[in-house]
Amino acid sequence: MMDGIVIAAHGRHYLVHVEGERLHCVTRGKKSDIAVGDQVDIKRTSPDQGVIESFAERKTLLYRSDQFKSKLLAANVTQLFIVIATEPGFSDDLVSRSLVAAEAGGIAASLILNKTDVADLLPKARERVALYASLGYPVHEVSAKARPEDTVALLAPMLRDQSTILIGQSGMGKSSLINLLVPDADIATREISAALDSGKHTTTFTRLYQLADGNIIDSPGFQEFGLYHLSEGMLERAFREFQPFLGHCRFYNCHHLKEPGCAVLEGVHEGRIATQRHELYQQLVHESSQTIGY
Ligand SMILES: Nc1nc2c(ncn2[C@@H]2O[C@H](COP(=O)(O)OP(=O)(O)OP(=O)(O)O)[C@@H](O)[C@H]2O)c(=O)[nH]1
Ligand SMILES: [Zn+2]
Repeated sequence: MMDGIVIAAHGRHYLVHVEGERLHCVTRGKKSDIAVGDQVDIKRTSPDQGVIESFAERKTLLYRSDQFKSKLLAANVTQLFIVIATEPGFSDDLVSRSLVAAEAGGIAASLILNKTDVADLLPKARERVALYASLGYPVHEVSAKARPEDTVALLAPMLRDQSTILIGQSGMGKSSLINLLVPDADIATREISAALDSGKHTTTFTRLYQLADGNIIDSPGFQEFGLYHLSEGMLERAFREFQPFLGHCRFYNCHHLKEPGCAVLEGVHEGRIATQRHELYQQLVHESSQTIGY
């Protein structure tokens, strides 16, 4: 048996980094409950192949879900960087959903505002990120293209001894940032695609890059971040700014939707909770009631 870490996943195929080598691994049976970042026990079955026998208890698990099933994003992540930019415009819905997923998973979250060199759009972007900063999420301004050295100087120390996942909509500059932070990232990516995708390069994978002292996980850009798996109780706690109001509603089992005497709704009314955040909460409560089969 050998210890390894899963560096890429594609269906039931996994690439596992084991003792300086990369093995193409499968799980036993039909199970596909292994995620990038998992620490696994491997049994080698050929020079470059193996079987995953078991995985270690996870410190954290990040996932998203739709009505029918959940999809593992990554295991053992310690921090989430949400990459946004001055242009193209970013989605508040996706930012907040990512923050909720991080809160629910016990993962620290920060926003990375890229393309600050696009000066005419910077004030507007700053205005929009102010909401998240006011909730206590760190916001870091960078320019991967115009100020690469400054960007590395700022971000590299934050990666030390962390397992950091970057997520972002397409076009925000996530790949540019990864290429700055991970030497030879593009070569590693090509090798991973070749190993897992028979060289077709058609699929985008979640993949993990090992740094000297930490990991970076790149997730494919996605347009939707379903959180159907989160219960109402998890949701109310995942919205940080609800905290001071929880326990002060007239009804102990208040859903904070339209109940009389709801302290959270009062908070929205007084402007202490942003309307867009409460609207997302409502939407997520709705999603959580729509699950089928789990
Ligand atoms: N002006 C400016 N452009 C940037 C910066 N960083 C990246 N870009 C550009 O933004 C575009 C998207 O960058 P990528 O790094 O490919 O973005 P991505 O988020 O990985 O996008 P996908 O590959 O579509 O997932 C490219 O044309 C980059 O050259 C920046 O700091 N400033
Ligand atoms: Zn309430």
